[in-house]
Amino acid sequence: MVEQATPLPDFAQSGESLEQSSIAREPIRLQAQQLAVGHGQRIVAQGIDLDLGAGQITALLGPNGGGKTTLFRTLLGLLPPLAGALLLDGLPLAQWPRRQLAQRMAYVPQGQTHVFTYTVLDTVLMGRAARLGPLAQPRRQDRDIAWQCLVQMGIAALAHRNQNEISGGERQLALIARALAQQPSLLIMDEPTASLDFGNQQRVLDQIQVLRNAGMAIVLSTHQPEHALLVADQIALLHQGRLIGPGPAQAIANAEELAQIYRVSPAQIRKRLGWLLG
Ligand SMILES: Nc1ncnc2c1ncn2[C@@H]1O[C@H](COP(=O)(O)OP(=O)(O)OP(=O)(O)O)[C@@H](O)[C@H]1O
Repeated sequence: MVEQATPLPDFAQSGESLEQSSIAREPIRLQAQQLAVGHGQRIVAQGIDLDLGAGQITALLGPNGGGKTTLFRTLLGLLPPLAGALLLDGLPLAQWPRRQLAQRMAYVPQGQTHVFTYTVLDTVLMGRAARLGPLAQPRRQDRDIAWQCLVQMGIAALAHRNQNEISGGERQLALIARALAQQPSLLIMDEPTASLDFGNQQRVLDQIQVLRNAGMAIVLSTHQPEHALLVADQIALLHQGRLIGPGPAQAIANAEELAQIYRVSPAQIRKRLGWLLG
């Protein structure tokens, strides 16, 4: 059966985009000082220094199991630091109320399915929870913002579909829309382009730059160094328990370093990425 087009609310048809919308982003600064991250007593990476601020895209590269997700979950306050300091706007992260953290930072996790069956629109509306009172229902404005985020990610037609009955790539776009609906100042994205087709990869990379230009701080991980080289203002490599960088993209992600972390030759890196390596 051919699917019926989903009717859009008026504003969605107006073509207004997120950066033109009323979404306000306060400046933000997240600093890690000699941070150690890990699980239980097991340290995955240590000695990490980071200074993440508004209007900046930071890309994190590293091999499978290198600790990228562990670092992200620590930066978000979901895992406790095992050593060092983590400061949000100068105040230890642990001292921030959970709700205020959710208003400042949003997370796009690696693609996941859920036990509960929500529509795509309801999933995106959940991003508004941090902005509502404890028992408050979403208001018209919250629905408008959720729709706007769906339009921005090009998935408004999926709004009423069950999020467990859409493709992995579509679900990935829905997770990004949910994070945008949170109106964060800092957006942490764990492999945001994984499982997306070429066009959607490009659209997500474009959106990331639009958000950066609108003043958001963005940190993303990727297994595609070319994506980092295309959009990042700074790159960091997480390898063997240490963070190299962040620093200027082409200085950090050079053929020799990339060859080491991915266990290939510099010539293989140059063959694939030469035009981007500078
Ligand atoms: N919940 C957990 N409990 C204990 N160890 C974990 C847990 N999650 C991950 N690890 C371990 O921590 C290390 C880092 O894993 P992490 O998921 O942070 O790596 P990653 O760089 O995000 O990997 P990938 O690129 O494959 O997604 C790995 O050795 C992994 O086995």
